[in-house]
Parts: sequence; C-alpha cells; structure tokens
Amino acid sequence: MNSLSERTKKEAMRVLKETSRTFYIPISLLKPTLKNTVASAYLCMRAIDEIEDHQVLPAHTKTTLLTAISELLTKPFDSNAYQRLIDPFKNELPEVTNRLDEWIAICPVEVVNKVKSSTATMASGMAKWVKKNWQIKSKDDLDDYTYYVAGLVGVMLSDIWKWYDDIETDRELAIAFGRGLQSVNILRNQDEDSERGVTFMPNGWGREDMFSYANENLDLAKSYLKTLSNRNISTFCKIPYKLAEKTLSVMEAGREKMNRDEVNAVITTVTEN
Ligand SMILES: CC(C)=CCC/C(C)=C/CC/C(C)=C/COP(=O)(O)OP(=O)(O)O
Repeated sequence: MNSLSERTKKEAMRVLKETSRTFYIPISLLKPTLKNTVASAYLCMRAIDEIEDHQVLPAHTKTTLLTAISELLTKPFDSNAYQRLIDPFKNELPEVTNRLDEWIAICPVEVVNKVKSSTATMASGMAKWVKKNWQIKSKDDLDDYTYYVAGLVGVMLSDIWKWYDDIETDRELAIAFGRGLQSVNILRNQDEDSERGVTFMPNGWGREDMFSYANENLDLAKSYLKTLSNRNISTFCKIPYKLAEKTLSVMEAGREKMNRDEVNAVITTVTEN
C-alpha cells in the first residue's frame, strides 16, 4: 500500500470539508473510487477558483498565475515548477491552491488527463475574465463566463462517469447543469458581489431575467439527471440540483438563502429516495 497517497486522500477529504459547503456531503456519499476521483477533481478546480476569486491579489498576478497553471496542466504536471510559480504568493493563497500538485497526484491515472484538460481550459477562461474585469455585457458573455467557471465542472464530471461506469451523457446538458448552479449562486451573492464592485448581470438584465436563465438551465439539468443509470452517481448529482431548486424558491419568496434545517431536509429527501 502506498501510504503517502493514502494520507493525501485523507487530507483531500479534510480540505474538501473545509472549502466546500455544497459538495462535501454529496462527494462523501460516493463509492470509494468515485469519491477519491471526484474529490481530487473538485479540489483541482477549486484550487484555481480561489485564485480567480482572491480578495487581495492584483488582477495581473491572477492572470499570470492562471495562465501559467493552464500551461502546466497541458503537460505531465511538473510539481517543482508549480511550487516555484506559487512560492511568492504561498502565504496569501489557501491550502487548497498550494497543494494542487497533490490533488493531481491522487487522481486515478486513467482519468487524470481529462481532469487536467478541463481544469486547464477553466484556468485560461478565468484568466480571460479577470483581464476583462468580469465585464459581462450580453447573454453570450454570461454563457461564456458560466461555461468556464461551472459548465466545465459538468464536462469533467461526465468524463468521470464515462470512465467509471461507461455512462454516456450529453455535453450540452452537463454544461447547462453547471450554468444553472452558477446562476443560482449569482442571484444569491448579488449584494455581496456588488459591494466589491462586480456584477454578473448582462446589460439591461434584472433579477427576473437571471431567474429565467437559472430556471432554463436547471430544466436542462433535470434532463441530464434522467440519463444517469448509476444510482450512486444520480444521488450525487441530485443533491446540488435540488439545493439549487430550493434556493431559487426561497429567494423567490424574498429570503436570501436556505437555513441549515432546509439544507438538511433536501439532502435527506434525496438520499432516502
Ligand atoms: C453534470 C453536473 C453534475 C454538473 C454540475 C457541475 C457543477 C457541480 C458545477 C459547480 C458550480 C458551482 C456553482 C460551484 C460552487 O458552488 P457553491 O458555492 O454552492 O459550492 P461550495 O460550497 O463548494 O463553495
């Protein structure tokens, strides 16, 4: 047994628990091989998301880091080069980012190139949107942004399902799933984002337009769910879907987000069915 990689897998679950409110529980419910794979894949994307979202790093540092990481991910991953790249920023960056090389190392070899490739595309898309200062003017811009930051999570997960259990899914539906979840987050975080001077609303859009965008994409997510023939995978995907659906309904009723009991109730309903 390789005890270093066993230790890193445990660490991955600890870091996941500390960084993701939404995905720790669904990932924990996956069977061991899937759990390890999806955890490492999620952490790879989260590692770069923390750079894009960083509250202190200047834009030029973000774009330099994201572009360089994207390039590193397109080759056999050079851990030393990665550590040299982030070294000047290690104190500012969270653990999930500083350990990207370890998350890649625990991803099964048969699927790691898919994870690296989606993450590389995401990193270059994030670099592009940092450069544009997230100036989303049109629906096409919104589709482009949500493709990079969330649609690609769906693409990567679909690649994992295909590898694990030969499950065929529709790429556009997987992307829409990500877009649906992301647009619910945009609605939920609108005030917080505008306080830091960022808006993801296309010109002329109000909240109702973003609600429609979220609903349209979540409808496609529902079609995606119907195509999943593996129960363990289907439960995993249903949890964020149902949480998003419920978040939309509480926001429509004028509240900011679900309370903890409501979150737990959604998870119980999904896992008991
Ligand atoms: C095929 C398929 C299942 C597609 C879905 C793809 C997917 C899981 C996209 C994630 C997008 C997203 C908004 C993540 C952060 O959510 P958050 O802020 O709620 O999560 P956090 O608690 O991890 O920060």
